[in-house]
Amino acid sequence: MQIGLMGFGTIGSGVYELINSKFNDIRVKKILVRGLHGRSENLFTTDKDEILRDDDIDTIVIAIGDDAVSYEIATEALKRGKNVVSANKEIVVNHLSEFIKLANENNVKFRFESTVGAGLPWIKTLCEYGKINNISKVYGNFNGTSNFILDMMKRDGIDFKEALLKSRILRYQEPDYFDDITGVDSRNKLIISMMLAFNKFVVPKDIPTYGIQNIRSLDFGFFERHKLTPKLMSYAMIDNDKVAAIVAPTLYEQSTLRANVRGNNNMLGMVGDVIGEVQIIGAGAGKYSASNGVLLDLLEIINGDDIKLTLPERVTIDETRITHRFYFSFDQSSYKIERILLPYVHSIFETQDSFVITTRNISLDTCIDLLEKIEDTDERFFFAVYGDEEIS
Ligand SMILES: NC(=O)c1ccc[n+]([C@@H]2O[C@H](COP(=O)([O-])OP(=O)(O)OC[C@H]3O[C@@H](n4cnc5c(N)ncnc54)[C@H](O)[C@@H]3O)[C@@H](O)[C@H]2O)c1
Ligand SMILES: N[C@@H](CCO)C(=O)O
Repeated sequence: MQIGLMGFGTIGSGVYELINSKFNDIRVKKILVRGLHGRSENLFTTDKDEILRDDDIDTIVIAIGDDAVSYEIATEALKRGKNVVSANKEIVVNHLSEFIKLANENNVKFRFESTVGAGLPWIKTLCEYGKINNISKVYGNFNGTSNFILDMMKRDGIDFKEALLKSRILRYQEPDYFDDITGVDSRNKLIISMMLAFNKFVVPKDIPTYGIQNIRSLDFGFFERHKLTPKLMSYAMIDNDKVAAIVAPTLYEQSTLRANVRGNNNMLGMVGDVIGEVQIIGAGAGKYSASNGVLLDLLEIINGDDIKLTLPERVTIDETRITHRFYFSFDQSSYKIERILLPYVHSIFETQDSFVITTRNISLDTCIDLLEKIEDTDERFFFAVYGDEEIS
């Protein structure tokens, strides 16, 4: 196998290292970089077309965060009869059907194992188990960076900014870290999982998505007193062809397994009608975990394993069937938020200069209406699904 490696950042350099140290039958022939900076022109180039035109290269690995260029590379490579392995998630979310068609027409493979759970065998598991099971639910703390930040804040008592910086140094973050902390990256991974598990596609903006960017140390004071642990979770379920989904911080009782998924680990879960519940836990972000995911794809292509990808059907979302309790924290000066939530209150807690309101059981639909009204007030708040019973 001869590889054209697009990108030489965290993942690109990790893939290069792994191939050279472990695989004699795979060769990286050329690497795309933004600037040569003294590197050898025998191996590096700034011209993606030089790689795409090279007939010796049979497989392209995409490890750049630039979505437009990644899309161009993927389509062009597939049309030229090259296999494509993408670490870029956005292009999978937005163009999977097109890539599947192009790959089938040109008798090559399009693979993307590292896009969810980095090196964990998640995509493969969903595809294989989906042949035997009707999968009714997928869920997980899909983002290693936010899990790491929440874990550091809880266990080491450091503040959000410091934990964010540490996750950057450890290279867990997306090229744009806002995608990690606002839930966008989790949503992308949920959408990819839904396409494989349910064969349904929901447009990203339709999935209610809340992140951890507004969490504060005072929230951790509340969690500690109530023996709760926050995790940024994604959930999707399907019942009679109706799909519900949400990405939101969720508060689990400290003793539960989900509360104890540490550091940059992901816990990825699915429920199938034959197998029941399956969970996979392991490093979900970082140079070597993601490179491991890319290598899984390359080996699968070399071995000719056949994962059959089918074209997902576009559907709208129906959130009426989910009911739960929810958590809101905001400054005491944010009286507009308090007024909006008052009819739904289960408990109110007052701390030094802030309020925590937990709601009674309400439908997710109602909660989303409340959130939209609260967002209109332009006031800062933190929102979470409250309580350790699973959303279902
Ligand atoms: N970091 C992770 O743990 C992880 C895991 C799975 C998937 N991914 C995905 O892999 C991709 C790469 O992530 P990363 O962490 O390696 O990012 P990175 O920022 O470390 O590296 C990206 C590299 O691509 C280069 N690049 C960007 N646009 C380019 C262009 N047009 N031409 C040439 N080079 C270009 C950048 O200069 C940089 O060196 C992203 O799409 C990310 O979402 C990352
Ligand atoms: N930034 C991503 C990388 C893995 O996709 C995360 O933290 O999960």
